[in-house]
Amino acid sequence: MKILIIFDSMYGCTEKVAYAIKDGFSDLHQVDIMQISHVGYGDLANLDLFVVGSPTHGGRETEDVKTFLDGLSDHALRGIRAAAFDTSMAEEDQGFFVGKIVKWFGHASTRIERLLLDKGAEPVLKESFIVLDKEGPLKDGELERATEWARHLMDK
Ligand SMILES: Cc1cc2nc3c(=O)[nH]c(=O)nc-3n(C[C@H](O)[C@H](O)[C@H](O)COP(=O)(O)O)c2cc1C
Repeated sequence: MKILIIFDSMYGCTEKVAYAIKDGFSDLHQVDIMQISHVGYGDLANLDLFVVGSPTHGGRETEDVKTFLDGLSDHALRGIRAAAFDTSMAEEDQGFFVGKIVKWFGHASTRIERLLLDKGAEPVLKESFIVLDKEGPLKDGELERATEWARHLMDK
């Protein structure tokens, strides 16, 4: 299978998750991983699985991720399975007010999932990985969970 993982990352946490996801795919697959600013639409040719990750900023994906996905033609992902992931802060790890705001805004992966579906990808799975604060670190065990999630993506 040909797999492409693309990600954006401001402080490095989403990048770490992206590489942990890559570790979950067997060497039998061709897996490419790219920072969003280096991805071109030609990199999506003949893909079997497209994985897109972003930090959550105000409940959304970053502008670069949005611009890239918006720029795909309408059926660009038809017949391609996809997965969306983000890094976010968990309500229960934050104080009352930040926790409520984080919950209210929601997760970038929900919006990325919608964008991928809109471009014809199916099925689309999504997951959030938890950071303890704005600049990280990732919560203990999240990288292992990301690797495990990648294995699960191949079964669905
Ligand atoms: C401008 C900005 C807005 C953010 N908004 C949210 C948010 O709405 N919800 C949330 O859970 N985390 C939010 N965060 C925290 C990010 O989730 C966190 O910075 C990110 O997961 C770290 O990933 P990175 O190291 O890949 O940049 C925000 C961070 C920044 C810088």
